[in-house]
Amino acid sequence: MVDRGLLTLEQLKDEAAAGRIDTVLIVIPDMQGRLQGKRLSARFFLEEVAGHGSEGCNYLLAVDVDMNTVDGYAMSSWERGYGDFVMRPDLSTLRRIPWHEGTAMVFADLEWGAEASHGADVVAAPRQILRRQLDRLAQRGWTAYVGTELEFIVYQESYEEAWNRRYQDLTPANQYNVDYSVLGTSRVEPLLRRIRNGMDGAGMYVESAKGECNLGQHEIAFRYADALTSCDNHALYKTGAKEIAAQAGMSITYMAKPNEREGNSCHIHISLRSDDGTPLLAGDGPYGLSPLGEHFIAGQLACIRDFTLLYAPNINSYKRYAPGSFAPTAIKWGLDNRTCALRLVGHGPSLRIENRVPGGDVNPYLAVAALVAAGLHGIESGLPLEEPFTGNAYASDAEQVRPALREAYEDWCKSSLAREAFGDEVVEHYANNARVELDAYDRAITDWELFRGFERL
Ligand SMILES: NC(=O)CC[C@H](N)C(=O)O
Repeated sequence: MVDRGLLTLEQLKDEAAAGRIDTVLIVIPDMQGRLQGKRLSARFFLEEVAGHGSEGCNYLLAVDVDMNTVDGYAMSSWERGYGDFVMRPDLSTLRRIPWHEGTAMVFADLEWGAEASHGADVVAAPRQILRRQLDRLAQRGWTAYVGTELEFIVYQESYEEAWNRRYQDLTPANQYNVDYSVLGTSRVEPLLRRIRNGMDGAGMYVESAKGECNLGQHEIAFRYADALTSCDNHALYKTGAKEIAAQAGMSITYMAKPNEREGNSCHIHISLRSDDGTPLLAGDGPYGLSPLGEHFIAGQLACIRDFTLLYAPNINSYKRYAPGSFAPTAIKWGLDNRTCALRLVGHGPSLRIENRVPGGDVNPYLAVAALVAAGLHGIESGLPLEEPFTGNAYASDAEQVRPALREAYEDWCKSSLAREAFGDEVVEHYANNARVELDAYDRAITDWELFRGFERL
């Protein structure tokens, strides 16, 4: 069998005994979908952590992107003493990390460690939020299959150089549009190949890579998998690609809209299967859909505004939704129509719905949890499906994708659908996250304001 990078505990023991692995990263995805955690010695991991877990400060789910402690979180605060939670390794995710010497990695689930609530799930943790929605599917004997498609832009400068230049005047890895260009992508191939092969060696199934429209923009595609595996892979790939770029003295951004050209998307494909592998969205109805498939898509449309905060979590996410940019503006579904927010693709067993709203800055665990909750809402309510949109949805008078984080935040706060699907604690937690971001933005004086006003106003 080909070694795809995943490791059993036994294999890790052998690798550690032979001196080939000496370090194990234990990681959790945070509110932004970033990996946070610790580097453990392989010995300590094998002797203690694999069986008992490791601790991390519970502020990891209550800080802003800059790791500032901020107010407003019920589960974590100065008043509560910023104690620990337990990172419980999910050993099915144990794998090699080939771009770091002698290193393996394992994802962890979060539990409370304090006596009173020992072993209870940390319900606001992204991996736990997704697991809860997947459990709702499992109760029906269903599994969600997901593929995420991340675009990114490569720059010749290192991250440090980019920071020192305040992200101005950077050199994109391509100086012209390299969408599908073999010549253009060949110029960046030394880096892209390292990333693809690195991910393959970490147990992921790389399908392909292609150039995109913005200068230096590329996309690497991975094979779909069950929802949790795809989200773990997404989080690992995103961190790993940045690490490999940094090793090459370059930088990569997944920001939704790093400049005024095309943004970075993260289209998410989703389908359902029953326990015996039968595809559930496909059927003999119109457009190759089953009645369940119709309800599933109707649920996506019905919930898109309520759940936009989980698809587009940052101030910058909303700048992507520009007409004619291949990022959606119209809340419509269509048959292989890239101008709509939802695009039906594939046939028979491969039939799936693509949500084009998320950008490269999305937290995949939260977005996929939202897709599942939206589909279940459509199914449980038996929602009828409107006709697919044909033509140019940019030119339609359809309901529009939310224009800014504030509107998405307001929709989220007042959404009874969100409270039913995720519970009050999760709704409050991510509302606070959005509030913190909005407040920080409102305080910031931007370059745009200075250039507009310093001399001329
Ligand atoms: N491949 C594409 O369809 C381009 C997507 C576009 N870059 C976006 O931000 O949505």
